[in-house]
Amino acid sequence: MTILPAAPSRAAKAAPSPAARRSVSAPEGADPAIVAWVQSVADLTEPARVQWCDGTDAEWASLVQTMLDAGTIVPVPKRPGSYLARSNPDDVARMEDRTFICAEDADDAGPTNNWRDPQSMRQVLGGLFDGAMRGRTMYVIPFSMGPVGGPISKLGVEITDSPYVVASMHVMTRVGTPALEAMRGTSDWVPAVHSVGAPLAEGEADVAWPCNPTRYISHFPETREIWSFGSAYGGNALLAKKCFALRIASVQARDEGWLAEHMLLLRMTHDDGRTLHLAGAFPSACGKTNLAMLQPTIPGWTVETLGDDIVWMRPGPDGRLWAINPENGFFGVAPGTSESSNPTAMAMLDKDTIFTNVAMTADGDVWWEGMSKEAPEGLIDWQGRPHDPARGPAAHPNARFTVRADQCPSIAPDWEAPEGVPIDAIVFGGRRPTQVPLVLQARDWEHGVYVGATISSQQTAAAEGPVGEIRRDPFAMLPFCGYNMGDYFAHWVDMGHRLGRGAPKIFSVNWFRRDDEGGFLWPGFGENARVLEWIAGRVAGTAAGIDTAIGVLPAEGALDLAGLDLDPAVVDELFEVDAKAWLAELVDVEAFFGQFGRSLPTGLVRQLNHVRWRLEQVHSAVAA
Ligand SMILES: Nc1nc2c(ncn2[C@@H]2O[C@H](COP(=O)(O)OP(=O)(O)OP(=O)(O)O)[C@@H](O)[C@H]2O)c(=O)[nH]1
Ligand SMILES: O=C([O-])CC(=O)C(=O)O
Ligand SMILES: [Mn+2]
Repeated sequence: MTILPAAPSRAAKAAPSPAARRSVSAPEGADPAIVAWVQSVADLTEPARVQWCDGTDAEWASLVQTMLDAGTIVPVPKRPGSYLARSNPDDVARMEDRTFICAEDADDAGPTNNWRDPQSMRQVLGGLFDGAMRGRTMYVIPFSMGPVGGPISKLGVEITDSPYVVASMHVMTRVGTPALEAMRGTSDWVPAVHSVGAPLAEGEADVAWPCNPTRYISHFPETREIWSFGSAYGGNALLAKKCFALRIASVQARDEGWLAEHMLLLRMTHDDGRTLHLAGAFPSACGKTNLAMLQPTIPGWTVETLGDDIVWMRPGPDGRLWAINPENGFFGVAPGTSESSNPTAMAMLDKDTIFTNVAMTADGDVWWEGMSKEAPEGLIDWQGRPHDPARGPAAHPNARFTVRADQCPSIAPDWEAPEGVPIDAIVFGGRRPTQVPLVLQARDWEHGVYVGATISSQQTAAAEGPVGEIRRDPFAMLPFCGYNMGDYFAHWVDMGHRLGRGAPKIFSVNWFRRDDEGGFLWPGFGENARVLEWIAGRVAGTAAGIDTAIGVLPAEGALDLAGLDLDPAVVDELFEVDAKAWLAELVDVEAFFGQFGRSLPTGLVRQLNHVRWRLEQVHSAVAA
């Protein structure tokens, strides 16, 4: 029976045998512990070749050639340096039911994660990875999350047999020799192994998108390891992203006193000098990228993008929370992106972009639902067939673009500042067609943690599963927290105590409230700047609010709605607090909290009881 090799020696003293060093032919100066670990993975997976990635343009060019030859990508003639990848139709999104947290103690994974015993998982994976890379190239990708050497940054090495993953990692992380050199003599790097699980027999022809119907996306929080098998898609395979930067990093953050979050990061400034640094957590496909690239419709304001998916935050010497975006690019949702919804993203995608599962036009451009009102004639759908609307959309609903951050026209000039930016406001949001108001402010930090812990949202195509169903997605981290979510809530409560007066203010937003015909009540996108302006005003102490049972709402006239031409009834609806509906929701919140048992911080119970008491007052007043 094969089991996985042990986690790499963290002491960097495991000098490999001379034979081993020859066999994986590591670059000069690679840390011996890394070389020994790479050797152990090569011994297990038996690749035909091993290639250490240096992150250069020459390497990029050769990856592109390899993928063109294999049919994994085709050029997009209308956009220089751009390519379209069509995945296997069965490999199109994150798979939450195949994602595992293998902590020694099931309690450490908590009730919201799929727990597996690490020993038995090592056995299962050992069998799957045994010979899994036969006939393929094993790529070794040293990478840094955050600028190499930065005080909030972290290092890792991903091993993969997918050139698509290597190319995507080139865009999404800082790959190459500087990262490898930074790992010399330190044990603080995360080992991550990925295989598409499709070994090639001698002379066997490859397919365009190799993958395996058996899938495991496995995390070992104690040893900080990631092993992913079978899928080549996004968050299942680019292991630096969800697997490391959220699941493993959240565990590191708990142990080291910081926060690893599923958030966008932006700065909004006014000509008169007002500035707001904001981090926002919305579940997958609920508007982070769009908000991060927003073009304000109200005069005087500018938004600069700092990040669109992941934020790492640490208390700084000044007692404030300092944040970086650890990524190097954007892996964004294509459908819905258009000149009217997100002109910044459209400009960013003009060149040097990898598109996955979008449609192609007859004249060699990409297309997706929402890019234009009418689908152009002669479309080829995401599976490479002539588009037939009877078979579904032309682009897959989770079609994505992969593009470097520095290609974004609104990227902040200091987006790579190693120390990050000081956070003024944290925003939580979800997709709620009813009940949840456009914006509210939490009364204090603990109430804010309650607001984050009780986010719920309609499910989207970003993960396999029923689209549209409402589920609780605390902090937009339900699929991404690497440990017991009850302990995670407690970590957030503690962070507030530690930050005290330096703590950011906390808000919730909902752009997705709908009318009876199913249309959105709020215009959204660039108009969301109006909400951010109110948030900036609350942080500065200049904008008026009214305290309600569920939090502080904008006072009459405090939110600038000039020129929007909204029906007053619509405005009322956007801010209505339906006590009966909220009381019903609290039953669900209580049941959700109940599963955490003793790990649920008492502060959240206190908040729940307070909100319920306030709602009961309103309700009995209305009833009387
Ligand atoms: N109605 C409305 N839709 C929006 C708004 N912002 C974003 N969307 C839509 O929501 C979908 C997803 O938006 P994104 O910004 O890509 O979501 P995300 O949170 O970055 O998604 P992930 O990359 O999966 O984490 C797109 O179809 C957008 O058009 C908004 O303000 N109003
Ligand atoms: O990780 C992915 O595949 C895409 C993503 O950003 C998300 O789902 O939040
Ligand atoms: Mn995301």
